[in-house]
Amino acid sequence: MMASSLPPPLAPILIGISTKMYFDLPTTTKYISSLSNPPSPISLFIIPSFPALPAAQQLLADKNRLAQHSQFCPILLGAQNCHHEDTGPFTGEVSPLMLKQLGCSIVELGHAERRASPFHETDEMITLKAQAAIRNGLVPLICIGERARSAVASESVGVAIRECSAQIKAILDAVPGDRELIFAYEPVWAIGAEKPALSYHIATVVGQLKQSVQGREGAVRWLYGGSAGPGIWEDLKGAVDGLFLGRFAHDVGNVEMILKEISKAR
Ligand SMILES: O=C[C@H](O)COP(=O)(O)O
Repeated sequence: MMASSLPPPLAPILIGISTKMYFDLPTTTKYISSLSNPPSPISLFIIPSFPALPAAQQLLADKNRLAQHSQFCPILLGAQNCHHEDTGPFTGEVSPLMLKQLGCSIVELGHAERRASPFHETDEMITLKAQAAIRNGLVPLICIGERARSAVASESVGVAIRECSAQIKAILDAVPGDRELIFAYEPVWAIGAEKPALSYHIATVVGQLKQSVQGREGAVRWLYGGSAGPGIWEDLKGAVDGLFLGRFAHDVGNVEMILKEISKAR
């Protein structure tokens, strides 16, 4: 089954929030209600748990209608995963076709928590899901990142580039070159930590990875995730196109601070 529509265009700067499985349903709806539409040129997207998607879609439709014809951008909806088939005998799985029908623009794939035990998602599985996302008019947001921080500081960038390059290559080899992709660079050791990776590490790794998509027709966006919060945008000085936020976005005040930081830096 093919979905014909293309995803809506994304603004040059992307700020994403995944609530993972932290929030229950009332907390998710309260949280989404408290988010403000971001100023241009920022696309803010929220990725709640699957059961919250219909309520989130309704809340965002109302917010986005009010923001129409203003300098504020819509808040987009995403999902945390999908199956690689659109329909079929896959009990307990979620169809990318239904995610599109529910108003999602983005689907997150291959998060470190899904590459790890007990899900053990491989690059092959993530690639099939990325193809399914694109087939259904969703932008795949593929999480990449090295598993461990190298014990030898001088080797940490090389280790990261080696592991991430393999994850990226699997996707680039399999999806049409003219479709938009988002890669979220999330060193596994920086997820759920006290502090993000050092800006130097992020900027050097992402700078190097960008070379692997040079000349690709479809836009590729690079986000940083892993204990990201206020302050990091300024430190990264344009090394990435956006941030993928987890726990530090639970306080909406932090999201507002990051949006202000971005506006100030422009
Ligand atoms: O999906 C988001 C990332 O895994 C970051 O999560 P975190 O900021 O809570 O470490």
